[in-house]
Amino acid sequence: MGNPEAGIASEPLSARAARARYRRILRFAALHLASLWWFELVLPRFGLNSIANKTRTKRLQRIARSFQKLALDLSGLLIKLGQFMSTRLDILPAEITKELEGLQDEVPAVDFALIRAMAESELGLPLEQVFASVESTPLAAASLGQVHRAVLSDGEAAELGFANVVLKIQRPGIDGIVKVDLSALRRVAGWLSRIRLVNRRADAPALMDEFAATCLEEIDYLNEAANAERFAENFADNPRVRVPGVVWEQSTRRVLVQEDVTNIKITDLDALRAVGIDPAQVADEFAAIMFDQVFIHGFFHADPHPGNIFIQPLEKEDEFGQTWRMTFIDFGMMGEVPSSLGKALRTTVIAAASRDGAGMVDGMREIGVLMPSADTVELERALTKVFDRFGGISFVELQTIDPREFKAFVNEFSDIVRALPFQFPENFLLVIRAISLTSGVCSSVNPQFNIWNAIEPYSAKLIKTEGGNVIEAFLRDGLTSLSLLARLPKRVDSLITRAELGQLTLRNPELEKRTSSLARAVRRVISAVLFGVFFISGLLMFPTEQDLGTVLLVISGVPLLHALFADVIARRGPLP
Ligand SMILES: Nc1ncnc2c1ncn2[C@@H]1O[C@H](COP(=O)(O)OP(=O)(O)OP(=O)(O)O)[C@@H](O)[C@H]1O
Repeated sequence: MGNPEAGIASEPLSARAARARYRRILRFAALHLASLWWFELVLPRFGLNSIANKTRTKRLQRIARSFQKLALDLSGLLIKLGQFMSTRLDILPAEITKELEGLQDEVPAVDFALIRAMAESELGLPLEQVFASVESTPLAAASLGQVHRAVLSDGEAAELGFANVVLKIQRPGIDGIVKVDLSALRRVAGWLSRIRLVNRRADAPALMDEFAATCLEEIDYLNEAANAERFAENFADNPRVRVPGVVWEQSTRRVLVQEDVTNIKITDLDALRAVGIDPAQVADEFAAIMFDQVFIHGFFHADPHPGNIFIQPLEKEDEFGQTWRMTFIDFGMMGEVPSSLGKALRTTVIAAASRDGAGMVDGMREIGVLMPSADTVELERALTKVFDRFGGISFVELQTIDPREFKAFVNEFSDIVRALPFQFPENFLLVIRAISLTSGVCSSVNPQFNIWNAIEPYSAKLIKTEGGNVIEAFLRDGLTSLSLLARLPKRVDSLITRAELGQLTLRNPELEKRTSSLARAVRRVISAVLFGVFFISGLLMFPTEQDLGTVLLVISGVPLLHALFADVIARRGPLP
């Protein structure tokens, strides 16, 4: 075992290694949050926004790169977190997602001897007695487990109807690692929840709880096997969708044996075209299948990244006239849409379809995205304006509108949306993730794809389900206003992403004006004491821990001066 903190340990983490790992995560978070706070809050206060703006891309890249290094070093849940963020394809700047993308394929493999030992202790038999053969070279080394190809014994293969399987075996010691990572990440979420700019927008501990619940479910492979079967049942009537069969007999909490369904990756356009499959059709079908899960089944694949979807060409047309199937794998992260949320989502889609601004606001309230206190008059007015101006035209026509008019409108609309108090209700994070990933994958498969066109048939389906007087409006006007709906999840998703990055810099000047001078004085005294302590700690630390000492001196210096001399600064005006 090399690095005692590393996540590829062959045995449970020692208490010392667990502590070191925990501290390393916290140290990383503290340093980068401090730097974000410095650049995004302190410098703008001194009128130095230009420094923050000029350096933003480079800084975020640097954070992403050092996060990637830490995640690869420690493995475990940090990889999951990185993957979680890297898949915000259409939200985060490309520089950052690119940095984090490496996490999809760079996870170091565990020696097969250790993997074999884990599998044999779970199965209670030598691998040779269970399988006809097992490949020692991994097919994939994922964050929590490692995948090896194997062949079933003849008897089992005959019974199940397939012989080639993949074994997903958990990395040794992963339980302990997940525990430590979760407690460190919970602590970081606790810090975030104390930052007003973040907690006004997102409940970081609740988001963390959701992430934790998902991760804990993911390390129980029996849960994943059950998810695969439930997913398959939901699509029993849809011959387009295929799910790998589970070999229950050989599966345990830590070993999952599934049919090997390796095929063309959904984003491998050359391979698709080579076998005569039209990528545009694949994108449309994929979106439709994902919407079915979210809006109709209420049970959806929450990690539909390109590595988890294969396209299987059929040798000849099947009885339904199809020439290919879509196979999903990796059912570890699934989302559930409780019936109340499902109804609210449908209401919103239908309201958008019938160009009903007030209905749309109601739907958003029902979803819980808008806090009950939100003053939505402006939003309602803006939505009505959107529907009036852009509602009756197709997406193609929309693109012919004068870009200046469109831009002005989008800006105005963004300001209204930004001023509203949003929150992220339970279960909603995964819905946003799934929709955002779906739109990202579809755009990679077909650059002309727009989620609006794909969602149209859904509104029709949903209207049939929900009924009501919207049908008339729907028939009269056609479905042309859904681009707005398509944009809203992105907006919310971008807020989450920015909250995750500690990047939210929204300010409320009205609120600040109302702060009394007494409160300001108290705040300054507290700041002076706090930053004074940081500054002195930095001075004391400097001779031994130069890096940390410098960081402390730098981040506490200016706020300390500000706390002590704010009046002088105010009299002289902002710094140039
Ligand atoms: N049934 C299968 N058939 C073929 N290949 C598979 C199958 N299951 C898994 N794989 C391969 O193993 C890789 C990792 O498997 P999987 O995605 O289930 O693991 P994971 O730990 O949940 O990964 P991720 O970190 O991507 O969420 C897949 O990307 C795929 O290449």
